[in-house]
Amino acid sequence: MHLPKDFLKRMQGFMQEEYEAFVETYKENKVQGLRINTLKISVEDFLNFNPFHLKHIPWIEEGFYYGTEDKPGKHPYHEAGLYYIQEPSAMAVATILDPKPRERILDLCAAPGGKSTHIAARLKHEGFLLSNEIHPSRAKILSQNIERMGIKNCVVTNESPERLAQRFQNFFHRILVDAPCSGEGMFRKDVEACEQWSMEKVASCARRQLDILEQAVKMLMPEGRLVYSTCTFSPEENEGVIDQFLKKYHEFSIEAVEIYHGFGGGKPEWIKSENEGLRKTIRLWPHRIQGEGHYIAVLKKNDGDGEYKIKNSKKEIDRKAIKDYFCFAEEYLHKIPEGEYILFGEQLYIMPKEMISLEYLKILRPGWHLGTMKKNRFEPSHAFALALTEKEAKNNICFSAESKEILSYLKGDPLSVDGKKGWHLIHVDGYSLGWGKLANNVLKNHYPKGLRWTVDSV
Ligand SMILES: C[S@@+](CC[C@H](N)C(=O)[O-])C[C@H]1O[C@@H](n2cnc3c(N)ncnc32)[C@H](O)[C@@H]1O
Repeated sequence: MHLPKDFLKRMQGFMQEEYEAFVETYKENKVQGLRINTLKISVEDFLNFNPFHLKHIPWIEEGFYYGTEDKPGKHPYHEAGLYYIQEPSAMAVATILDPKPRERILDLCAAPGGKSTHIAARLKHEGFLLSNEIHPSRAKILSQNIERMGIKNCVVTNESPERLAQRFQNFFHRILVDAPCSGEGMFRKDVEACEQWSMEKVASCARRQLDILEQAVKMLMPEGRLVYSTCTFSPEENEGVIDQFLKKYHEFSIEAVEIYHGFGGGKPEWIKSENEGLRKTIRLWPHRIQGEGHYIAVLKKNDGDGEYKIKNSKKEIDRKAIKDYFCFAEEYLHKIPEGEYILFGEQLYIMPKEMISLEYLKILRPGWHLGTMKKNRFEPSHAFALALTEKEAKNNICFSAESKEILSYLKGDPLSVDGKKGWHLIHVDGYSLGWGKLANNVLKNHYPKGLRWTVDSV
């Protein structure tokens, strides 16, 4: 691979005796990882029937390297949201953010959703995650990943940090700014980042990163935790941004957190800063660990302008308007889901109770999507299926991952199945995958058209 000459020269200057080991890593293949989605399955249960060649990633309990011969992105378990394919170093970030159930969390630069889906797993459906992405097409992918992973308490927005900051002052317990960056740490994975690299790009990224952090500050509660991360080595975008930030926001300090022993510390000398606290920030190096390059800083807000008072201006839904949904839920579920029901046109959702009203925001997903209120009937959604378990549904049909039926289901074909007329939750080895509607022993396939497997995807 052709690494930019100026980049190499700079890295040599920074790394000195470690430089040789560092450049050697570019001759090696990138490492690949998957993170088990503990919202749907425990690590232990997954390992009991895992079909891949997995090796544990030492800094993350639910993270594993998979073999070069494995194709986890093309397996029914992927479609059932049992894991998320994620670069191993990136898995450290949500662990360090350390979200706790019942907290309000913002992931400000969230697409495609690696860290958001990890945060949601840590929240265990309790509390509230706002996943935001500024670019519309990337926000759609984020929203699909939130759905696939069976997340119920997440709102997906497509907003700028400035507009969000106008609505959520002092609101969040923890905020992640996984900032857009020059991507030096991903050159093995992302050829485009390598081709587009320049010192101008580094400088413009650093300016944008500081702008984004300045908006994040407004949305964080006093005593809240702000985690800043990049996948680049350039000190201007890492220690440099944090140094400038701390000079402006005196109420923030760098927190030291417990980390895996193979990670390194920040380098204040690379930006000629006297702030020794920058050593408490974290650098992940590809020649020291099996993972790509990353930088993580944990910041604590020590005081602030007071706590957010939640003004609940949301309107109660008229339950009569969704009576067909309640008929569906009574007929097909053992227990009707609780929460704040909202209608977005004819789409029915349960919105996380901590979410403020939806006005003036570009929202892609206002919570757990349950389905569509059609004329005199309710049609359940894919997101509804993916967040339900076998125990919650009255009618279940389960196929094994190896069966020809599961392939037919994922391709969208109808299936011959004996059983009761009506809606059935379809599972792969006990984990929900979608809906089917049975009549006269023929299962009409409700696996979404856009997700169906084609001959090429098998
Ligand atoms: C490093 S990526 C995020 C990766 C994501 N956190 C994950 O784990 O999957 C940075 C994201 O920031 C978005 N972004 C770009 N410019 C932005 C801006 N000015 N404000 C906020 N986000 C921005 C990019 O579109 C990109 O999706």
